[in-house]
Amino acid sequence: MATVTPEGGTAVPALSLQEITRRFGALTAVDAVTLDIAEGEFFTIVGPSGSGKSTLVRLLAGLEVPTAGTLLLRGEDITRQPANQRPTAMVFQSLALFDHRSVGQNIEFAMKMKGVAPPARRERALELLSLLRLPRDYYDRAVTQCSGGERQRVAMARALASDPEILFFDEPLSALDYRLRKTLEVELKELHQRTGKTFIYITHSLEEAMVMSDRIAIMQDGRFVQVGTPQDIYQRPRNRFVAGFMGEVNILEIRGRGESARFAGLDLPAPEVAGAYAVLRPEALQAGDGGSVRFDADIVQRLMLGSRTQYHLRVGDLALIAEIGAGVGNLMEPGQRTRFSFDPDDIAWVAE
Ligand SMILES: Nc1ncnc2c1ncn2[C@@H]1O[C@H](COP(=O)(O)OP(=O)(O)OP(=O)(O)O)[C@@H](O)[C@H]1O
Repeated sequence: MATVTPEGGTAVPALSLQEITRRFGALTAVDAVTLDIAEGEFFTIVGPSGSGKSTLVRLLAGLEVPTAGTLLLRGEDITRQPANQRPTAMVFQSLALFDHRSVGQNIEFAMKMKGVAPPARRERALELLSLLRLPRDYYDRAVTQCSGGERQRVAMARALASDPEILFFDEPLSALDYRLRKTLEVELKELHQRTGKTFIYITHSLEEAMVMSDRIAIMQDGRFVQVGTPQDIYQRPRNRFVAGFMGEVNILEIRGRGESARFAGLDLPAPEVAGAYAVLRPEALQAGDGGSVRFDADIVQRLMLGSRTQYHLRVGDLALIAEIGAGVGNLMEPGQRTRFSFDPDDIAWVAE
């Protein structure tokens, strides 16, 4: 199956999922998922626990066989091909390194299985150490003497050692602390750029997905609710579920559809869709009269987030969150009644 590229040519997708389904008894864990993933794309599947992400990625990696549907790798049917015969590799959350072996031996494992000669294996392992920004002398180090972040880099080097066409990542950073996770997110994005390979990544964190991905799929109950670029998803969430996944956003139930909608006693422009929810990101709320929809709010709480300050507001019986960049205006005090405003263009209307 070919898709048209932006240059007007055609390209065979790296991976093409056609109605991929996996049932466990009465439960449909993955429900007829259809999608093309382009060569060299960083594609992330995001969803809450139990939405079917792990099952889907296991199906794509060949660790599980679909109940129905077809999987094509560069146009070739691999639906029933076992994992070890596919040109793919997987990095897991539980690192699955051999603890009694050195870093070098771990990285070389797949090459050894393929019968690559020791000097060539060593050379490639050293190359991979530098690609993953680990010192060369780590080659002889025991993996038990590596930190969590270093072990994760060794696991990535080991996955890359077999020179796979596609790399799958099953929540590889979720066991690491916040700062290390942030560092490795950037490193993974750079690794993707340096290798040019197709990365398929799963996580329950939309924030993590936003940093790294070319495209994101939001998964709920075995289906993709929305597939798009990080910007599409952030600016135009398709429904409340997706909007709620973006972390702290304001989701306002708008009473009265049709010609105009009411918000805290104010007229808003009519919703673009036949839906009844307006999603407003915290940074869309400004202190002062800058936006055309204006209201007075009581400041309930102020949280310093570093680059921005978050205010918890109350407008009648509505609770709202506003975020103002550090250095923009003066700090406002809890207990103060303050004028806020926003632009109707910043509303994303969602149904359901
Ligand atoms: N081998 C299995 N047998 C029966 N049910 C299964 C099996 N594997 C997964 N499931 C069920 O399929 C559904 C999807 O599970 P899956 O692990 O794919 O979700 P997930 O989104 O990866 O969740 P998490 O983020 O918690 O790992 C769940 O309801 C789970 O209980």
